[in-house]
Amino acid sequence: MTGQPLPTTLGQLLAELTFAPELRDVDPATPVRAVTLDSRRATAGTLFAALPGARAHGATFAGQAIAAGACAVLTDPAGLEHLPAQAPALVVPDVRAALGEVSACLLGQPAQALTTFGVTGTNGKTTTTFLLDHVLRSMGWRTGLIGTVENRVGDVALASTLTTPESPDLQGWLAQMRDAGVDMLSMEVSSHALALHRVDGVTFDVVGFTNLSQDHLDFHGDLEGYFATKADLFTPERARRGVVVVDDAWGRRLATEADIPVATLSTVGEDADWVVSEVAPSAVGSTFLLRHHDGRAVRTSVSLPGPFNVANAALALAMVLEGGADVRDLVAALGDGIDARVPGRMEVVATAPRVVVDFAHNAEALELALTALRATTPGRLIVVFGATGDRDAGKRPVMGRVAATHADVAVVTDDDPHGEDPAAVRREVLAGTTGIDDARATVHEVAPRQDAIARAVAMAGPEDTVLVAGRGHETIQEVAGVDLPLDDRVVARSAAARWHDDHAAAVATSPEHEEP
Ligand SMILES: CC(=O)N[C@H]1[C@@H](OP(=O)(O)OP(=O)(O)OC[C@H]2O[C@@H](n3ccc(=O)[nH]c3=O)[C@H](O)[C@@H]2O)O[C@H](CO)[C@@H](O)[C@@H]1O[C@H](C)C(=O)N[C@@H](C)C(=O)N[C@H](CCC(=O)O)C(=O)O
Ligand SMILES: Nc1ncnc2c1ncn2[C@@H]1O[C@H](COP(=O)(O)OP(=O)(O)OP(=O)(O)O)[C@@H](O)[C@H]1O
Repeated sequence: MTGQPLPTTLGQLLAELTFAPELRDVDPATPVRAVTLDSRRATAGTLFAALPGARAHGATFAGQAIAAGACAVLTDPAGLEHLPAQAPALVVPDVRAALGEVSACLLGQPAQALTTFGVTGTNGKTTTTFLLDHVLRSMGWRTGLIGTVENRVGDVALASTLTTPESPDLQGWLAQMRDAGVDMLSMEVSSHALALHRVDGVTFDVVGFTNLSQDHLDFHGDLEGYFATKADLFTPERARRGVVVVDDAWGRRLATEADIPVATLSTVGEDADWVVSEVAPSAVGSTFLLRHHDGRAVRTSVSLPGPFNVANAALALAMVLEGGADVRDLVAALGDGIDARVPGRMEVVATAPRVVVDFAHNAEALELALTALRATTPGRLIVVFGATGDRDAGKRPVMGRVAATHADVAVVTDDDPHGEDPAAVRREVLAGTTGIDDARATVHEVAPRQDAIARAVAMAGPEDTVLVAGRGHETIQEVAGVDLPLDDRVVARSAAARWHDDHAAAVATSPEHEEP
């Protein structure tokens, strides 16, 4: 809490805001308890934030909110035109730009009670926040987590719907964390969130940047716009200090353009404040050394395969250290290393044969995941994957080509077909696997996905690796508009258990095998 009582009337709320909305029919004594941007969630005393959406202006639902007890509507001039007569209104030029402050104010600025870590970048946000959370817990802190997979207060987790929640929900989570005695928050900050003001009302203690590559250009226009949105996190309104991975050109540019103090981090030999060296892959992950030019050093390991997970882990460690942790305390807390599990992110669900479930759902990520696993696979590399229906059809043959050139066996199956014919999507993926000079994979087409995973695991030898790519932690597959339960990790685990049962049975019945 800030020590100040929470505003309980519209008048008190207005007095605390740094901006002054234009008021229509507002009685300052009206009680206010909460804010929402969804009329379906309005109850007595809710301020309804009505903003323009892709489909409708929220103000068209104001009547519904008022009928449910909303005390007033926060809207823009366009919204005013849709409001019922005499509906009390607070009018601002841009509702989203006002919403974060209003939400934080109504809940007593909960972010100020927490040490906050925010991670942005095209890839690695979920993984890095989970690793941050793991490290902070190891150090004895009570933690909170917000991101794509789940939102968590202490040990209580709920599946999330957005990577970064809308500001009324975000501030609600932060207030729950404050009230539950959470010390440290690790949070993903998506580019959508920055563009849509979802994190207004939070000034992060430390922010981290993983990398930037082509994504979400439908929303941001071009890469330059996408970069500018991400860079907005590295400004004094949003963060106190940052750590930037400078392995790509966008990171190097961000490090020079950021308006806050930043420490740079390199895992590929770039000149940087924090440098990763002595990386040694193992069957489950990697060991590495993270060293600052001032002499601080951490030699540790991360239990997730792939060089990119060394980068994610090093970023998490550097953020904790830049946040003020003592390097000796950190080293003592890590013990044998960072033994973290991130749902559906290079998650090793079985060994001998090793079965890995990963979220890689585009060609670039698939190639990275296969390359990472190849380095630690003594036998064959088998991949099970598909492409999403109703989305970016251009990536389908490219994914097929990547699988054909980087795996020994490619099992083409369905991802989320959505409304599209699954067989037609598979055909486009398969088209990419043919006519390539450097193809190495034998290609199979197997559907549905459960069968493909089972086939791939059954054909593996103990030295092989099976990568089940594309769906990560997801538990619902949409086929022809119907939501079907499907968790790759559950299917892969039971296929691996069957493999071990079958092999144990084969050994037991072989003529050479004699009971002791
Ligand atoms: C494209 C986009 O960002 N859409 C967001 C937008 O929805 P919209 O424009 O479609 O809304 P709309 O249906 O036109 O409705 C307009 C307004 O009326 C309200 N409404 C609507 C119906 C009703 O009965 N009552 C009511 O009050 C809605 O809450 C909304 O405020 O406004 C909604 C809240 O007002 C957001 O929840 C919604 O995010 C949707 C769910 C979404 O999927 N966003 C994705 C793109 C997103 O944000 N993704 C990033 C991660 C990206 C990544 O890195 O992969 C994320 O952080 O999750
Ligand atoms: N630092 C990284 N660089 C490149 N690829 C990565 C990195 N970290 C993870 N990946 C790959 O990207 C996939 C998504 O990783 P993760 O979920 O951590 O990223 P994200 O930024 O949160 O993406 P999303 O919002 O799609 O979940 C992983 O399954 C892995 O294949």
